[in-house]
Amino acid sequence: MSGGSFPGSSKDKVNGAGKALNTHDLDGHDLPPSPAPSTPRNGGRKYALATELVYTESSDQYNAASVPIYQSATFKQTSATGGGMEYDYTRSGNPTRTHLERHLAKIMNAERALVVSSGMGALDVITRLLRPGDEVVTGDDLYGGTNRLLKYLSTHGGIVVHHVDTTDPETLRGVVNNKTAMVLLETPTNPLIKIVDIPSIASIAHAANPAAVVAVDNTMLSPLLQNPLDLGADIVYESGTKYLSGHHDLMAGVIAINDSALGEKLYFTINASGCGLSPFDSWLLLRGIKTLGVRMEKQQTNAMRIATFLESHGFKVRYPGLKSHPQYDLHWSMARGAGAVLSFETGDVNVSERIVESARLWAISVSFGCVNSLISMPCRMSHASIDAKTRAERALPEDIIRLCVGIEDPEDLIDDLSRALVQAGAVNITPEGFQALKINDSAEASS
Ligand SMILES: Cc1ncc(COP(=O)(O)O)c(C=O)c1O
Ligand SMILES: N[C@@H](CCSC[C@H](N)C(=O)O)C(=O)O
Repeated sequence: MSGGSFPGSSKDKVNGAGKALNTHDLDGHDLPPSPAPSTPRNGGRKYALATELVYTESSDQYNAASVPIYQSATFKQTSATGGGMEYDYTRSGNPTRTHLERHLAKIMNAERALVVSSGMGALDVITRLLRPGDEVVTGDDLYGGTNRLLKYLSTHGGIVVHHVDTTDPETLRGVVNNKTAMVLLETPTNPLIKIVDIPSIASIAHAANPAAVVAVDNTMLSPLLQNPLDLGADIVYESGTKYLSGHHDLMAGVIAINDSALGEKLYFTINASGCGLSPFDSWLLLRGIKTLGVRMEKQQTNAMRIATFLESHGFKVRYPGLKSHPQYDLHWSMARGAGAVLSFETGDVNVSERIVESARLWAISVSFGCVNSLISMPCRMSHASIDAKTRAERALPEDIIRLCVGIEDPEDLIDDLSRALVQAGAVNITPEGFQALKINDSAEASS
């Protein structure tokens, strides 16, 4: 900030014509007096989502095209009593973070959005709404880190956690009761790509306990493709590390809500525990969000190509863009796209391991949502924190391979995958092409 003008000070006032009152800074520059950048919702979205992703309204004093990074831990105050300042300390609030939060609230169709240091940080903030004795109902296919935090809360926090098949709302109906404080859902689930009926489950949960909070992890699809708040959820959260940022160059978590009292409770925890997103990472995330539309569009087109390729060669593929997905209709009743994460099975852990290690273009990495394509074995990597016995009880196939499709040329991706499948001995080669080994064939091949 220059010229000694502060957000919230009298110099911020705008005249009737909507133009800021002019003032001169200490260097004599004739500046509009409001340096605080913001993206006011102005009653909601004005444009289509793809436009809103790149469109921001900012009252930056220099009309900076890119929102400035307010890399400052503390803010000078006009009096010893605080002087009604909007910002005093970056843990409590920072203009770059505020701008990002308002931008996210707009694109997530939410009253308020909050940003924290990681997706797990977001879930940590949300689960601090719980009290000992509260019950949580959640899925039997969940990201490994989510499972780990819930397990910690059940062993150390007196929270009772029920893992059920959330693809069947009737199973959930049998478990929810007046002690159910939270229902925690992923859809599509990570890594089995199961679909969960958010509207049905939200109404069952709220009927059992009107105070129950339905929280949905929307990381797999991003706000571009699904809005859980519009489907009956009370809280939506995402790992901003994934599609929202898109380049694997930051960690972030996003929480969005429509209930202002709930928003205040969540903000209290963020300020009290100090997990708000840093100014620099807020700026990086803002930059990433601008390209979410083009990235996701290309990524899901590529993902459909890869899913069709694998299915046509006889592999069991899990992807909601394929008509063979058992919950295809349910998915498309809630979402505007299939996303770009898919998984497939080979029938043999050793074969799967060889495929993953034979790929060159597909990087062996955890995470997803980045512009480059990744391949992984969830049971050994992202979900290794779920013990083998629990993985078996929840029917998580040890041989499952997860593909997170990027924006590369799809022919290159298919060529690399084909070569890896052949090199790993995962397919029978015939004069017509190649076909996945049957599960029994591959068991023989590995014996
Ligand atoms: C579905 C899902 N939710 C949440 C997270 C946590 O996000 P972060 O890694 O940003 O903490 C991850 C992955 O890490 C994830 O896959
Ligand atoms: N070692 C990490 C693994 C992170 S997995 C990241 C991502 N959610 C994915 O599904 O790939 C951990 O233990 O959390």
